Amino acid sequence: MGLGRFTRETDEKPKVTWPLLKRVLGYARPYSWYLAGMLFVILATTGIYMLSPLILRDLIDRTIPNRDIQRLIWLSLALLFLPALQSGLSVFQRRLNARVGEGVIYDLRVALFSGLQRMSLRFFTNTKVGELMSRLNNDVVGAQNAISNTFVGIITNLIQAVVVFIIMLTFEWRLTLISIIIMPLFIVASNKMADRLRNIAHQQMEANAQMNAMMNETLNIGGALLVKLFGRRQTEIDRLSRKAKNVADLGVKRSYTGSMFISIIGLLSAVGTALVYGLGGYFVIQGTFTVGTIVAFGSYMGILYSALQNLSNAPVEFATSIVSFERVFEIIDLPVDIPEAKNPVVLSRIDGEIIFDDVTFKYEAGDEYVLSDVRRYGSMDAVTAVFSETPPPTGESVSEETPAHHQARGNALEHVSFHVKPGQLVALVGPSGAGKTTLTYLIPRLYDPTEGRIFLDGYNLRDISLDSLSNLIGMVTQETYLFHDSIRTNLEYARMNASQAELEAACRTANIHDFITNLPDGYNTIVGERGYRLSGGEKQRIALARVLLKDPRILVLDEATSSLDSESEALIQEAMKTVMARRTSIVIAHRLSTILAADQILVIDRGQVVEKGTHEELLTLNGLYTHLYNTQFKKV
Ligand SMILES: Nc1ncnc2c1ncn2[C@@H]1O[C@H](COP(=O)(O)OP(=O)(O)OP(=O)(O)O)[C@@H](O)[C@H]1O
Repeated sequence: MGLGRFTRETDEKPKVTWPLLKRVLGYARPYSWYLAGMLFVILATTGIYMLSPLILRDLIDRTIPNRDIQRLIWLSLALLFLPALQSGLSVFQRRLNARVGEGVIYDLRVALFSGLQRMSLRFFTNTKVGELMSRLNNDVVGAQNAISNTFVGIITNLIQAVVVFIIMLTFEWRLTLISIIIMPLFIVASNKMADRLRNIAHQQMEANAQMNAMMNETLNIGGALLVKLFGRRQTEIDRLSRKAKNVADLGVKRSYTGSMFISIIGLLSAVGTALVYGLGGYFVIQGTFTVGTIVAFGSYMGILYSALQNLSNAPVEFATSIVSFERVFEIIDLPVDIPEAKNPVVLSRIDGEIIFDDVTFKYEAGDEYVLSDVRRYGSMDAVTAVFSETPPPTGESVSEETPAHHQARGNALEHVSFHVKPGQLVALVGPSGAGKTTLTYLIPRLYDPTEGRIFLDGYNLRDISLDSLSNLIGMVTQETYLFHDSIRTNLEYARMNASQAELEAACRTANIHDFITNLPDGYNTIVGERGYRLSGGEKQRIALARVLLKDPRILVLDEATSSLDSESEALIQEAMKTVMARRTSIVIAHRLSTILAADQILVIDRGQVVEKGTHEELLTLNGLYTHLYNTQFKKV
């Protein structure tokens, strides 16, 4: 993607508004005692800082001309002692600072992660993990910088500038006025640079996030496998090189712009210094004031300029850090598209009756749920729809509409109505892309219907508390996801306090216990990311054991399509039968045995329930079901 488009979008000035600032400061509030401690140390160090030039003046104007040895010893000791004290205090200040900084990182990270936990599946399918990682890592650190460095820096320098300015005025007001003649130039220069640096910083963050996202995509096990299978090593290296080059170029641009800024400020300071020493020297020659005064004045001026320099840089740094805060807030503020009801119904026991009442659903939702960056990059990573490869059957009940029409219409489900009695087994069949998975996703509220309602035991799903809903419904998806951890931990994910006996019982029922006990570490065997060290059939059985431990009243199951050897197949069939017993089960069926056992078969085509009934009833219709049965199920 060209940088041009990117720059245009970030050209608008990020506004450091008062509400935003208040919100940022809110994150500093829990650390106000630490900040107060820091303020105290800053005042103390500033005081000490101001003493040294006075000692210099005394040495030059009084002690040395008067040959006062005793005073000389005392003043020299003071010149040693004061910086030592100052160093001690600054170590203390750093410690306080680190506490605040790390504390803010912690708070932001937890807030961000908690915010992400509330997000729906829609959000995660639309977002790149790398993007989120970047916000959890880089932006969080960038944001704390605003508080623990920039904010503290501004206060330190402000105090120093004010104190030193007052001292200088009391010393010699004319010279003081000359020394601040360059102030307006300082302000103009820093304003100009602030804008530039802020834009570069924003671009840098985006570029980093893009690079992270890309790395994440190709380095996770699925991506790595794809790269290897398609021999795309070089393509990926080139892709990364381009992104890394962008990051590097922006880094150079930032440091170049930053140093240019420092040089300009340095030059302006030199103008001030030259003026003050020139005029000050003249006054000394005229006998208006002493050499000691001008030396001390020079030191104070050094302090003033460095404080002003830091202050002029501070808005740049602050605005840069604010960008990080904004990126963090952007996620924290995302609206939740699967909201909890105001007074949610908590259900602990249910019969398991499910009613779909004229449900229509489409995946695309309002833009606000998707990160702005996702929208920005969306075009290049748009979801590619997968459509049925099954030739359209010639049955009456099948519409003439092509998959392309279906896509254009955008509804993944249309006017779906059905009724599942408690304990029934419902089989969903239909061509690929018909909407079976989508339908099952609506039951545990991974998505909400766009129109129509779904009832569980007479309660609208939207009124049931999300926690109780997830306790009542167990879902086994086609692809079993296992954490990179032991089998035990993966199983316990379903029930944290499960005893060994319970784990074993579930695994026995799922026909996987014997296999696990034969592993080198038994239940403590670590499974790789996504459980790659286990075979497909083994993973499925572990997934079944996991759902058994959860013991949900309603089971949603996507039968694996991958063909397994007959022994493995038999083991899974048996396990599934036990898992489904005494529960309401909705199964995306790929096996004849399942559809034969079903109390009700729903035939889905292009988002609609086109046929409904038992196997025998449907066969008499001679429609899509008959076609599917003849072409797919009969053979299995
Ligand atoms: N996250 C998504 N965003 C947009 N469209 C989607 C999304 N997921 C699925 N779709 C589309 O919705 C339609 C239904 O998909 P679904 O996965 O429900 O089909 P399916 O019947 O389960 O297919 P299969 O048997 O191949 O798994 C398809 O056209 C698909 O491309």
